Amino acid sequence: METLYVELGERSYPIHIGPGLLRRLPLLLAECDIAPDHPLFIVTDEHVNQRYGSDVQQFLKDAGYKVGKSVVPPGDTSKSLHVLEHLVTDALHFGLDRNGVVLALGGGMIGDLAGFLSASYMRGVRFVQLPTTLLAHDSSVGGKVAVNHPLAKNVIGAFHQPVGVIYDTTTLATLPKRELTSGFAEVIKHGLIRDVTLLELLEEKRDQLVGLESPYIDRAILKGCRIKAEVVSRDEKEHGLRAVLNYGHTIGHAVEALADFGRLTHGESIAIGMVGEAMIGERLGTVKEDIVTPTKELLRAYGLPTTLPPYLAETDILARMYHDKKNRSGKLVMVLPTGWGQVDIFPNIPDDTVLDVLRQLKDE
Ligand SMILES: NC(=O)c1ccc[n+]([C@@H]2O[C@H](COP(=O)([O-])OP(=O)(O)OC[C@H]3O[C@@H](n4cnc5c(N)ncnc54)[C@H](O)[C@@H]3O)[C@@H](O)[C@H]2O)c1
Ligand SMILES: O=C(O)C(=O)C[C@@H](O)[C@H](O)[C@H](O)COP(=O)(O)O
Ligand SMILES: [Zn+2]
Repeated sequence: METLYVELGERSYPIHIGPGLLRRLPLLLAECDIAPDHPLFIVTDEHVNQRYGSDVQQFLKDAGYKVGKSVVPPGDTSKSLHVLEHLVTDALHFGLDRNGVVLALGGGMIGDLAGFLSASYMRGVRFVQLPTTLLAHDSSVGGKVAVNHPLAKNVIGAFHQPVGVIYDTTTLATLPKRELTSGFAEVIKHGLIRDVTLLELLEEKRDQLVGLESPYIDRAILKGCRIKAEVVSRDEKEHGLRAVLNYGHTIGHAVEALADFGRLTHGESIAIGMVGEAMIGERLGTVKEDIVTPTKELLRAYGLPTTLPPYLAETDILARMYHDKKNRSGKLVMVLPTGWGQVDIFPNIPDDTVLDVLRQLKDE
């Protein structure tokens, strides 16, 4: 097991990464000051529950914990106020009080939803992230928790850090191929924003990485989590630097919302977004070298899309981009490349450049 830390003073927490950690959950929870006198409320989705729900519940019961569970339908449409209300009902019936702890067992959808439940339930209870997707190497770290609004991603949310992340990498073996592919988009993002050595690993060891071969996949996950932990430790509430983690997301979130939170996965949407934002960077001169070609090549090598689906209109995408949380004073703010493995934050992005790029992104 490898352990990294998100350093946030009294809210610092460990990220444990390794195989078989769900079996060791009671011990790892105890290390986070969660003893059996704290009731545990598991939130998971139907797919994850089918595979891991009963085992996790049993390990915890055997260790003397009182355990409740609520299971939601899979997919981003469950990241909603409607489903949140159901969870609150279940938590109340279970008797979850402020001494209790929410366990988010699943991918990023569950992490965000259960995290927002724990941020808002009785004005805040503790929660632990138990990620089960590759993408969740990103979503489980950093305390951005939220549900979606039909018009925009993650607009109803909070910053609420977990007290621990326990990432059992054995769970990745049961991920459907499309979801594994989707997760690589955020791994690639971490390379593109901050780490040329991660980009080299991704380029050179593709077959081993998609085959989930240890130690390559472990190294990629560790590098991604380390970048995330470092950025979050320096700028927890996105006053500046943290926005770099949002590379590809201005276009990506607009596309994801317009595709009804499901026709495209989060990873697929931000893959398209990273190509579009690289193109905008080249047009605006934030980067001198050709970033678009190697970005596309890398994303395609992992089976990710690099063009817009024909059913999305450029003008609709631009309109949705105006709901993005990075914007200031009614102007688009975007994260754009400044080199291979480097990005920066740029204000006042002109609409005509965005529309031109979106048109090109569709035609290619
Ligand atoms: N908070 C953050 O910082 C952050 C970062 C990135 C993404 N996100 C959010 O994360 C969400 C996407 O997360 P995701 O890609 O993990 O999707 P997801 O949680 O919807 O999981 C994808 C699919 O895989 C299934 N699944 C999960 N684990 C499995 C396993 N081990 N075996 C078999 N099936 C499994 C799920 O049931 C689901 O059908 C989006 O809502 C996105 O906005 C948040
Ligand atoms: O943690 C962050 O900060 C990120 O931007 C990570 C993103 O991968 C993630 O999708 C996040 O949920 C997006 O945040 P949002 O503020 O754009 O909703
Ligand atoms: Zn993301």
